[in-house]
Parts: sequence; C-alpha cells; structure tokens
Amino acid sequence: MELDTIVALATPAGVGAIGVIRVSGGKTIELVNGIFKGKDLASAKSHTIHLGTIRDEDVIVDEVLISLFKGPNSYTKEDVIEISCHGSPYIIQQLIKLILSKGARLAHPGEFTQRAFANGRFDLAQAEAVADLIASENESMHRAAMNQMRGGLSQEIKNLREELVHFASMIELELDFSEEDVEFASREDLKKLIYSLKGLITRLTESFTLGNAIKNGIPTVIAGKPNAGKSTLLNALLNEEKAIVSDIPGTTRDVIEDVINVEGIAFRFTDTAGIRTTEDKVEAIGVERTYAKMKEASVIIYLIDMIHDTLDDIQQQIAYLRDLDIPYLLIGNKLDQAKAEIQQQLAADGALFISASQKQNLEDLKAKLKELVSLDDFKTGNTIVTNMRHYESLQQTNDALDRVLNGIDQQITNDFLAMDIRHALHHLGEITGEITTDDLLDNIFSKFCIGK
Ligand SMILES: Nc1nc2c(c(=O)[nH]1)N(C=O)[C@@H](CNc1ccc(C(=O)N[C@@H](CCC(=O)O)C(=O)O)cc1)CN2
Ligand SMILES: Nc1nc2c(ncn2[C@@H]2O[C@H](COP(=O)(O)OP(=O)(O)OP(=O)(O)O)[C@@H](O)[C@H]2O)c(=O)[nH]1
Repeated sequence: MELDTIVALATPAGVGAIGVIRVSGGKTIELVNGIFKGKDLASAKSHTIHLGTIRDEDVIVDEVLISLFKGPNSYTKEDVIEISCHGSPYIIQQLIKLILSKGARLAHPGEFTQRAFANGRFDLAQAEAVADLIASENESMHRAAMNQMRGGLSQEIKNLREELVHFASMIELELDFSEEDVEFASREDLKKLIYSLKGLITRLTESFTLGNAIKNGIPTVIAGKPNAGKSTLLNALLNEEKAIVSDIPGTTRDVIEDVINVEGIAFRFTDTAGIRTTEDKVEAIGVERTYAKMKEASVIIYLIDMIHDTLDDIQQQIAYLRDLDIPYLLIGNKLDQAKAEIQQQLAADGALFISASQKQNLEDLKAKLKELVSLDDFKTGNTIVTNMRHYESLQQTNDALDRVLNGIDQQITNDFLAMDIRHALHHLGEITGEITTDDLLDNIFSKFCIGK
C-alpha cells in the first residue's frame, strides 16, 4: 500500500529570508508538477534545482526554487521536493494550503525521518540522533549526536549482535542434534565471549553518566555559607552567557535558566534557590539543606567569604567538603576586600580567588570548572550513550547475559540457554530498531519537530 504524500514547513515558523517546504511520497512529482510553471519535473534529473512560479489557478503565489530528489535517492528514499519560497508566513501558508488541496496531507512531527528509518536510510539509534543533533546547543552535545547519527553506537551494537548470533546458532544447531549429545560451542568459549560482551556493555552503560551530563548539563551546585556570594556568582556567570547570546544581532533566544556553557560543556545549576537561604531563623536548617544539595551534585563550586569567614570556620568547611568525595572547586570570594590571613590560609589549601561582584577571575573559574569534569571518553572519541532508552536496553541485555552465564554454570538445557541468548539479542535489537513496536516509534518520532 502506498503511503500518503506528506507536506510540512521545514524551516522555522515566522518571517525569514527563505522558507523551505518539504514534500515527500509517491505523488510528490505529479502533484508539484501540477502547480509549478517551469521545467517538467517528471523528466528532470534527480538532485537538480529549478526556478519557476507556483500558481493557484491564475494567481502567482510565489517565484520559487524547486529542489528535486528522486526516490530512492533522497532523505526519505521516496520522491522528495523542496520548495524554497520567499519566507513570508502568508506565502508559506498559501503554498501549503495549495499542496494540501492537491491531495497531500500535513506531515506528523518527525514523519520524514520516520520514513527515512522505515526505508532503511539509517537505524533507529541514528534516527534518534537526528533529533539530538537539532537540539544540540554546544560542542559536546553536537559531537555526541553527530557520532551517533553517523553510526558510532549502531556499529558497536551490530558487532555485539553478530557475536551473539553466531553463538545462538551454534546452540540451536546442537538442539537439532540433541539425541547425539554433541557440543558445537565449547561452554568455556561461550562464557569467555559473554564476559567480553558484558565488558563492552558495561563500558557503554557507564558512558551514560557522561552522556546524560552532556545532554542535560552537569549538575552543579554553588555552595557556601549564607552571604558567601552564591547568588552574585551565579548571576555573574549567567549574565555573561546572556550577554554573549544577545550580542549576536537578530537572535532572540530564551536562555535556558541556570545553564551555562563553559567551552562547549553545559553546567546545570540545580535548584540553586534552595541553597540561597538568607540569615535563617535557624541557620542549621539552611546549612543542612545546602549539604543535601551538595550531595546530589556532580560538581561543587564552594565559596568562602574572605571578609567574614573565620579561620576555624574555613577548616571545618573544607573538611566537610573533602569528606563528600565529589569533585569541587574551592573558591575564595570577595578578593577585592579579602582579609590577608584568610587568603593566605586558602592559598595553602589550593583555592582560586575571585570577586563575584567585581567579576574578577571568572574566566579562571570557568577553566578550572572544565578541568574538573573528566571527559576522557569524550576526548578519545569513544561511543557515548546519551539516551535513556538505549541505556535501559543495554541493561536488559546485560541481565539476559547474566542469565546465560548462570545457565551455563547450572548446566541448564540448550533450549533455555538459546532462549536467554535470544532475549539478549532482542534487547540489543530494540536499540537499533530491528525490534520495535508502533507505540515506541510513535513515541520517539512525535518528539521531533514538524518538517523533520
Ligand atoms: N535542503 C535540505 N538540507 C538538508 C537536508 C534535507 O533533507 N534537505 N537534510 C535532512 O534533513 C540533511 C542532509 N541529509 C540528506 C541525506 C541524504 C540526502 C540524499 O538526497 N541522498 C541521496 C543522494 C546522495 C548523493 O547525491 O550523493 C542518497 O542517499 O541516495 C539528502 C539530504 C541536512 N540538510
Ligand atoms: N566585597 C564583595 N562583596 C561581595 C562579593 N560577592 C558578593 N558580595 C556581597 O556579599 C553579599 C552576599 O551575596 P549573595 O550573592 O547574596 O550571597 P549568597 O551566598 O547568595 O547569600 P545567601 O542567599 O544568603 O545564601 C552581597 O551583599 C554581595 O554584594 C565580592 O566579590 N566582593
């Protein structure tokens, strides 16, 4: 059964220099040919561009460029036409209406990419990376998504599957000869294989901590006693970011609250309001809450007030900080009016000195912050799992492999062994989409933007 021909605006809504309307499906060429005055698109070659006008009866709606992609040589692998029109919302609306009236329907979010997936342009993990790529806001997000879209994760999963399939087939072959009690696959070799696969899977699941941090920002807390300057520092860091963004002419962007980009890595300041306790009725409560927040963080920026804190106090704070065993930056704030003895003590403790209110040494602070988070996997270009769904499937694969190992030790029968191996294969297949359900696909692609 032929799928509908679908249409959507591929560029952002609103006024732009150019708007691109995408059409995909079996009726695309015939449909657009009917409203386009210019070269005959049916006889034109794929990957050519044509200038002409789009007409609704006798009215010229716009002068456009048509980009022609003939299936299977297109993004969706169907016939695709992109109409580049003048970027007026009115023109765009008229063009889409016209195309709908000729028999296309509006595309659902992600439907072009869903078709690309269904037609084998890429697997599910790669399709999901397309959405991540569009959403990427900094170097690390971009790099992780690009790597995944280009098949980094998919290749690793494919290798894992191939090894398992090989063994599954051995075991299943033995099943066919069950009368004869042969062993095509040495149980020791099988165990070795499972261990090595589990090692690979563990590396992938462990990378999710980093992947999650890349995607959602590294949970960071600015801590310190009341009045240490936490809010002042957070605002200074955030405002700088906002200033950079609004300096670019023509961009209006809502800066995501409480996230700063430091050289391509996002740091998310979690619930910083929670630690902004002023001179509380009961200071102890405020301090406890601060400590609770600190324990949830991946990184702590700890501020010492170099005007008001006492030496004893500082020793206590640092001792507590060390005990937490979470990467931290020790910062002496209020450098502009610091007490000499305090600064000396902190220097011995390896602190960095800033003035939050004077915005002094903030660049040093950022550089140190970046150093603090280990991004080794990132540097080496190793595959990083950034997607919760993939993470869960990997864990389920791992569980199934544990059952295989257990089964071998318990000398369970081959049919049960084969079943557990097939479970492991099943969960790997979920990642790349060999195994999937309509619900899952709808769920994934509905989160894409329209036109993608
Ligand atoms: N205008 C436009 N820009 C875009 C896209 C698009 O669909 N249209 N893309 C997507 O959203 C991305 C590019 N992805 C694409 C991938 C494959 C093909 C394609 O036509 N592939 C054919 C021919 C390859 C060739 O000529 O070498 C093929 O694979 O057979 C097009 C876009 C980003 N930029
Ligand atoms: N001299 C000096 N004062 C600073 C500096 N940074 C912050 N302050 C002042 O210290 C006071 C407390 O700053 P806040 O940013 O409100 O401190 P906080 O840690 O968020 O305070 P709580 O919300 O009570 O936890 C304010 O009066 C700031 O102006 C600095 O670098 N030098």
